[in-house]
Amino acid sequence: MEDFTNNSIDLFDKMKNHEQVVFCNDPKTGLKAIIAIHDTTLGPALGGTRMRNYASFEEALDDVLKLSEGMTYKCAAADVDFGGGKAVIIGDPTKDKTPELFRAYGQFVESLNGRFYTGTDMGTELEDFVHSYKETNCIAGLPEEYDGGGETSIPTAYGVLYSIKAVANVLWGNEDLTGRRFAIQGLGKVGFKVAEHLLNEGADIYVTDINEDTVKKIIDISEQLGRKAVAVKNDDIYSVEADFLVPCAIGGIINEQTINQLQVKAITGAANNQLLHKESALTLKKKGILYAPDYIVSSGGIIQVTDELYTPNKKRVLAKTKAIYQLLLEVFEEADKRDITTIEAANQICQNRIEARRDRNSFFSPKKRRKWQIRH
Ligand SMILES: NC(=O)C1=CN([C@@H]2O[C@H](COP(=O)(O)OP(=O)(O)OC[C@H]3O[C@@H](n4cnc5c(N)ncnc54)[C@H](O)[C@@H]3O)[C@@H](O)[C@H]2O)C=CC1
Ligand SMILES: O=C(O)CCC(=O)C(=O)O
Repeated sequence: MEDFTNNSIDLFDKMKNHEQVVFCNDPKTGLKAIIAIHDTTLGPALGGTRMRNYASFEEALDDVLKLSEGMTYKCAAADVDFGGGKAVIIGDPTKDKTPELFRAYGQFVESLNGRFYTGTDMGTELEDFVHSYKETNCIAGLPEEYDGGGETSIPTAYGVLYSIKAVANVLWGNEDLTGRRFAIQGLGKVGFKVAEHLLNEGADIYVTDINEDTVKKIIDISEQLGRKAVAVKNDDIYSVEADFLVPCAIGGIINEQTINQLQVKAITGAANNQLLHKESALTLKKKGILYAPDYIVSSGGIIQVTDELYTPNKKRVLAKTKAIYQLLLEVFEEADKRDITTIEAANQICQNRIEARRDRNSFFSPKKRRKWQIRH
């Protein structure tokens, strides 16, 4: 594993918008993790833990800072009483995972004493957190056999589908996806399910993933369904002529370079932090590409993991996830009315929600009822 100790960066400057950043080091298990807590106005910080073979310590830090900030907005958008947090484990998810590593990680999460709840993200699976759960109750997103809500990618993928329908409604005045064309980047836990939903809706899909097996699997499914699925080479996905680009892999993929290649009407996908720079939102607007803010589109997962802390209920999760549709329509309307980007409109709506709660948080009551359901 790379030596991450020779970096000289101004940590306090980097984390100037964050409440807390925790560096976790356990040489015995090889755990190197960073937990970032962005804002706890709405409640304890919550966000998945990503495991990735980062090229440098700074890349990992930048990722966790940006992702945790996004979670503050995602929680506000989903109207859940949690704040923004996220964590990254530096390592190769295909080689470096051990039960001990996830137990050690659980001990660090526990040391935050309820300020941070976590679960899966890219590179981690529900089962990894079963090990962490032995050390901390602050796990949101356990398998069903542990009384958790189960796979989060299921509601996340539904959220993406509802979002696509909201965008379709704006573009064409109806939600019919028959014959519409979708370029999907990433066929992992979320992307694969989105691809299946779209095939079932009668859409044509163009797909790419660095893992060729998963591409082959969706092509096989499309053949069984008698639908069209075309495999595309990795970076060619940006120039596919389609109605939608559906990013379901990594962040930062929407930038000045890729925007030039895009031949789609809308971008609607689950990947966190799709825009490399916020200015890209304006470039998209000028190009007439409707961007559905990623943190709203992908909020089905947190809707489920936060709901699970109140005892899991799949019907309730689905009902809450459907609300994504209406929120997106509100965002698009606001952006249109004020001639601003959709991300500016979404941020404003979320910021208003956070400020409203900050006001209510100061209300004093001697026997305050617990606001957050904590597993005991
Ligand atoms: N799992 C969930 O419930 C949620 C996931 N997200 C976000 O959605 C995205 C996908 O998440 P998951 O499906 O859970 O992750 P995953 O790790 O299961 O899948 C990611 C897929 O993307 C592929 N991939 C990676 N780099 C790629 C590239 N450059 N080009 C093409 N494919 C590439 C991987 O091979 C993998 O199949 C991530 O950005 C994640 O943060 C957001 C909210 C909830
Ligand atoms: O799985 C979780 O704990 C929360 C989901 C999450 O991190 C996300 O929505 O990006």
